Amino acid sequence: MTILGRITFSAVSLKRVSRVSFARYQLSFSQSTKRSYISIKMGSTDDKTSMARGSLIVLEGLDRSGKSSQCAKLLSYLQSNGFSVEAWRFPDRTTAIGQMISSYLLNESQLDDRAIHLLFSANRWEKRALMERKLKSGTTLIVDRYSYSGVAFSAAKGLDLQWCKAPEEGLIAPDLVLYLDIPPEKAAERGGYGNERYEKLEFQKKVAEYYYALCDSSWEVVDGCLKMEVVEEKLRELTMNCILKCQNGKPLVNLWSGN
Ligand SMILES: Nc1ncnc2c1ncn2[C@@H]1O[C@H](COP(=O)(O)OP(=O)(O)OP(=O)(O)O)[C@@H](O)[C@H]1O
Ligand SMILES: Cc1cn([C@H]2C[C@H](O)[C@@H](COP(=O)(O)O)O2)c(=O)[nH]c1=O
Repeated sequence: MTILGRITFSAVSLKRVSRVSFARYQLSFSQSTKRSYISIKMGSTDDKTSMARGSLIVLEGLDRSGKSSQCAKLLSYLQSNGFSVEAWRFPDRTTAIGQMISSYLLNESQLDDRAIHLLFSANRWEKRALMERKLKSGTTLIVDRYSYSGVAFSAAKGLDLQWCKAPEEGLIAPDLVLYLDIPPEKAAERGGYGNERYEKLEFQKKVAEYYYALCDSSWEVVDGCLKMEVVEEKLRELTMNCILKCQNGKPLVNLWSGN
């Protein structure tokens, strides 16, 4: 048996949980001083009826919108509630491709706009197989930036939007994109702004326009100017709903195959 995680429930969420198929899951109930939990266990990978999986949850937003802070908070919340969860980020600067990207972002090297776009995409492709294995084995991934950053930042340089999307096709589509919405001027006031290549106000304004053009049904737009704790609470709720749907067998699909 694989323990997928525990769900904090209220009277409302319990209704949803009660629809979980008992053929596929074992549910067990426990109570702590403040909260009640349902532990959901999934059959082994040999069990062909088992479709429960982890969720792919992506945080997106302008530079300094609060993504990394919120990823860390979400990770520790899910871990402390017993979920199998990992935090990822793109670019993943630990790989050989990631190091080329990092040197470009730090203005230590120069690259053609299309070449760096394809490197960012390749950096996601080199993690795709691992991502699929993790999700199918029940691990939820909280990912700091993904293909939406790839397209929004390159399109803001003037590259064609469809051209930018093409190399992303076939990557796994996120189950939920949490977009932290913040006016570029406000982001520029936050600490650490200006250290890397793209942290320039006029450029970030264009990036914001392309982000809005990419918004689809997987997106939830959250006001990134709210207090950190308020943002945190909103993200928790959206994340828990998403995790439940994936545990209920929501299929994995690929990004942008249809448009
Ligand atoms: N809701 C908030 N209100 C005020 N300050 C915030 C809020 N969220 C984050 N910050 C602060 O803004 C700064 C940037 O936050 P963070 O590093 O999480 O953003 P980011 O989106 O990951 O940035 P980048 O994309 O540039 O890596 C940090 O100093 C952080 O403490
Ligand atoms: C994934 C990705 C990112 N970018 C840009 C966005 C940011 O300006 C940097 C990454 O900075 P972080 O502090 O490590 O988040 O790179 C991009 O242009 N294309 C991409 O695919």
